[in-house]
Amino acid sequence: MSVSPRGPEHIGDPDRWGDTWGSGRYVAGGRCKSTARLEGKVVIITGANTGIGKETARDLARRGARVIVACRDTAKAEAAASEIRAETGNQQVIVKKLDLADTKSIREFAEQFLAEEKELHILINNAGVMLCPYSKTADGFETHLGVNHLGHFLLTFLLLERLKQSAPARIVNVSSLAHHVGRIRFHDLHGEKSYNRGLAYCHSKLANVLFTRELARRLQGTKVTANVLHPGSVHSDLVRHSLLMMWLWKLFSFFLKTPWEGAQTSIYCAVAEELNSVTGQYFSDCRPAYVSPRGRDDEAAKKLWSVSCELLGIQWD
Ligand SMILES: NC(=O)c1ccc[n+]([C@@H]2O[C@H](COP(=O)([O-])OP(=O)(O)OC[C@H]3O[C@@H](n4cnc5c(N)ncnc54)[C@H](OP(=O)(O)O)[C@@H]3O)[C@@H](O)[C@H]2O)c1
Repeated sequence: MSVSPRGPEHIGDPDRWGDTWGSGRYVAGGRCKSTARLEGKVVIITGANTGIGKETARDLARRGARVIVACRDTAKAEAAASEIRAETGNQQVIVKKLDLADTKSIREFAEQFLAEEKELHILINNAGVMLCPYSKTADGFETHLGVNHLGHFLLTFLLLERLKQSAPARIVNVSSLAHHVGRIRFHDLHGEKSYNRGLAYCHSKLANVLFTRELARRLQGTKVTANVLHPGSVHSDLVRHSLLMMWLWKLFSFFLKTPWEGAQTSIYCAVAEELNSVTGQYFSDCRPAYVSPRGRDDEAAKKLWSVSCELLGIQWD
């Protein structure tokens, strides 16, 4: 596979490398310059009560979208939503309960959404956990794999028909630069034989990249696009499970992006006009970025797809 040429002029070809690794605050920045309006558009953002998700919700609400804030803690989500409503004047910022660590909750969320909303134009799979001590979700999946990958995989499956009916529509998956270190360990997906919480996060973020690649391939011709991104290194609560990382994040906070800066690439992937027909790409700093060779492994992407379907008990052809 070709490693060059590079650069934003290659937007649209997922097999070309981009020209950035993705950065912290003072390396490259990256702002979404689109002024697109979203009146009449319906958006779901998972994990939008805080961090990057909240800033993404704030921006899309300002553009006039109906924003569904899908969160596990509805009290925290309501506080964020009422702040966004007050600041943007957009009253269509709505809180719904969604716990990605429980497939029952994901199914209930999707069922309620499909009953209440006629359209869905943008799905932003943003929520995530990092550095969790070994634990399992309600369905017995290792937590990083379960929340970061399988939860969003199931959510996307359940909402896909509504996205297709509402097309043009976009799916935006929030991954990480950490996917470069990840591997899909099919022989030990749930980390039962060996577990490292840092690597478990990286594996789940590689799963986000592979999921997007295969999803985009399957969605060719539907006017539903799927892209994936690294938001940069962002000062947020993501490192809350590690005292050491919390301390390091505080110490180096000056070099980290703010959540608003971190949200720019999500916003770009959700609204930028030049991405109308771009799919299957990986972005950072609002530009195409380097994807690891493992993130371009089509065989692994296909295998992960079928294993995910098996684990979730779904048929997604
Ligand atoms: N921060 C960075 O430097 C960085 C770098 C690369 C990639 N990312 C990615 O960016 C995304 C957003 O991260 P962030 O930095 O904004 O972190 P954050 O502030 O910790 O936000 C994570 C969000 O995910 C939610 N969440 C966690 N478990 C959930 C579950 N079981 N069900 C539903 N929601 C759940 C959290 O809800 P609660 O508030 O209830 O916990 C929170 O709203 C993540 O996918 C992360 O991997 C971040």
